[in-house]
Amino acid sequence: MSVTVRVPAKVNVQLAVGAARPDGFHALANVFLAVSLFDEVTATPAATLTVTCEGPDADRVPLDRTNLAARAAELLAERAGIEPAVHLHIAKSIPVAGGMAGGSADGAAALLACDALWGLNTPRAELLDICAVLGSDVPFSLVGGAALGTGRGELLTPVEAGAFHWVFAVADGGLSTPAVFHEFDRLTAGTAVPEPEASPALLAALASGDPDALAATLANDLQPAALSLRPALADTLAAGTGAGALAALVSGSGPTTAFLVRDEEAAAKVAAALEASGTCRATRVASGPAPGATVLPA
Ligand SMILES: C[C@](O)(CO)[C@H](O)COP(=O)(O)OP(=O)(O)OC[C@H]1O[C@@H](n2ccc(N)nc2=O)[C@H](O)[C@@H]1O
Ligand SMILES: Nc1ncnc2c1ncn2[C@@H]1O[C@H](COP(=O)(O)OP(=O)(O)OP(=O)(O)O)[C@@H](O)[C@H]1O
Repeated sequence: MSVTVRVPAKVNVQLAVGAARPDGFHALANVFLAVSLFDEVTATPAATLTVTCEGPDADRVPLDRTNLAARAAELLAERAGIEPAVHLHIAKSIPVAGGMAGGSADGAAALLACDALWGLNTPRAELLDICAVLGSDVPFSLVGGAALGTGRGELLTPVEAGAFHWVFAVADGGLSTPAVFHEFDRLTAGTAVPEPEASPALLAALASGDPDALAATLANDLQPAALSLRPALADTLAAGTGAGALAALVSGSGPTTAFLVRDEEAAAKVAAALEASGTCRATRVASGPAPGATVLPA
């Protein structure tokens, strides 16, 4: 018997970043939108905890205990007082180290898959606590849809969202999330960093489903830091807006870039132009909100 869980990537439609806290994390007002790029994690009984991964970027995914899927299985087993006797197979479609919470997604998916495989029926609130231990983005991967994350991003309040179409441009290589936050600190040193707050105009635009309104309010405070570490991303952003995207921004800590488009037709046009521009490695078309981690029927 095995259990497979499907889990979405995310884009941050607003990422407001405050000053570094004493614990090193930054206070955030993080408006997450889950989008229809999915990883699948399959949990199968095994003698010991093992991880395998397939997909175009599989060689960049660690297969040891640092994999967030493995850590999720260990934490859940420890809590239940059992051995993590499971094989986890990751079918990876979400860009690796791309700012789309791919590792976080696998952590949330493995947690849900092991909970079902081991028949634990762990209460949702406890699963969310384990997610928060795994990483700031992990609770949202479990929940999906659209949500405001406060604290370091782990404290979630669901928000309303209409349907939106996106194109994502995958960059060569990844960006380290801590390195991007450090660059944010360097760029903002000596300035008063305001308390992060969700924008009422952005939340209204998200709820309305109006892509023009959302395009006017998208904001990512990590974008200058990501561009500072990877200046060529400016060319990708310009190529997408030049091709008719309503708005362009870096996804989370990058280096994936996200392009909001009016409809599927515009998505195909912008994706083709981005591919022809030579400013990215590949493109992906998706829409959101997408559901959070879900057990697939056997
Ligand atoms: C950039 C985002 O993806 C936006 O959703 C997240 O804030 C990052 O979430 P994540 O990858 O789950 O991050 P974590 O695994 O919790 O933290 C990794 C590292 O990112 C930095 N970090 C992360 C979250 C946060 N609120 N402040 C931070 O400064 C810290 O250096 C931390 O050591
Ligand atoms: N299951 C996993 N899939 C991908 N990377 C993983 C996984 N588990 C651990 N990692 C490690 O985490 C690093 C960041 O990968 P990930 O794909 O989660 O980045 P990200 O999408 O930028 O994250 P975020 O958007 O949450 O900041 C990788 O370089 C890899 O070393």
